Amino acid sequence: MKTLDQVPQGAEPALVAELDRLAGVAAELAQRIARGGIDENLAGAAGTNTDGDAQKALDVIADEAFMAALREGDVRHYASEEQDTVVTMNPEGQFAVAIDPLDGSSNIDTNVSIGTIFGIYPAADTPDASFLRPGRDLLASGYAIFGPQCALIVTLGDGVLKYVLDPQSGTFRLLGQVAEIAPDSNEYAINTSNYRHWSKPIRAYIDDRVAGTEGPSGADSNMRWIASLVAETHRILTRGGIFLYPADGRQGYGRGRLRYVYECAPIAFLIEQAGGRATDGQDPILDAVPDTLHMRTPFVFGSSNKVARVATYHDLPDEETSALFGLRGLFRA
Ligand SMILES: O=P(O)(O)OC[C@H]1O[C@](O)(COP(=O)(O)O)[C@@H](O)[C@@H]1O
Ligand SMILES: [Mg+2]
Ligand SMILES: [Mg+2]
Repeated sequence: MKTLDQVPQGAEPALVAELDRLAGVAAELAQRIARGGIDENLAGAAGTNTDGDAQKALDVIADEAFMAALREGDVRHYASEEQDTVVTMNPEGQFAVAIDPLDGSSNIDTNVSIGTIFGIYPAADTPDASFLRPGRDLLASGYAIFGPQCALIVTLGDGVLKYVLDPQSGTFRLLGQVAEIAPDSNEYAINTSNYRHWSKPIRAYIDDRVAGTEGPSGADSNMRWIASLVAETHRILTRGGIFLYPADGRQGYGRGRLRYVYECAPIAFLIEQAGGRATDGQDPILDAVPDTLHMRTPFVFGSSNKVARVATYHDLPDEETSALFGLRGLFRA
């Protein structure tokens, strides 16, 4: 071990070795990001990925850095947002790594938190079998967040651990277990500029949150939208809340924006390990089976009671989701 100062208790050494490799790249990226604009323009255009997203220089730099480091290890299959298809590395490797090398790319040049999301599965015989499976099969998942401080949040299926990068030594110091996410919170995160494109249940849910003490929830709310999934996850792990990226009516958004294999499943695994809930609006994300590598899914996660409440809006009769909040015969939150 080079970069993590302590091994998670009871963890399998081979798995910890891969976590350490990921941590090593995250520590290097943190340094490079901190010098952004001095030596290189990390936000410069660098092409288009398979999903049609414009790639920034840092998307490509991060992908290449993780690929190079993981090639040295026990990884058979590598699935990245930035690669059209699965990359086969060590044919004998026992792990399959799914990765969003750089999450929140629209924030690279705004000095707002960005990150890396990863999930580690036991490798299967074929690339498809390694990744087109329920998130519940994950052995480990986590993210690095590059913000005012660089932190690494990891689960190996037994609670969630928090490491913070010590910039002096370049090692991640274990701070301990992350506390359980509060089941209730008054903060929600959603990109409300898409309001007119949402389904009726999502509109009704947000209408009721906006109505505050004058609506059926009987409580005022606060809203946040950072446009970095890692940063929203970090806030929710720290103080609770709910995140929604639902399906909407825009072209290409019929299943929302976020990708199952390397964004939603790893985050959902972490969130459940921290006592929260993660769904597609109705059903648990971790039980879904993706049919393609870059499949999108609607994604709702965070404080368990709040996430459960969103599902109930999908069961309301049409008249209720069409009604103004004052007319909705809803339960109080
Ligand atoms: O710009 P929008 O539509 O609000 O989307 C923001 C979402 O897109 C993302 O940036 C997508 O991730 P990438 O940057 O890895 O493509 C999420 O981090 C974030 O939650
Ligand atoms: Mg992303
Ligand atoms: Mg990305």
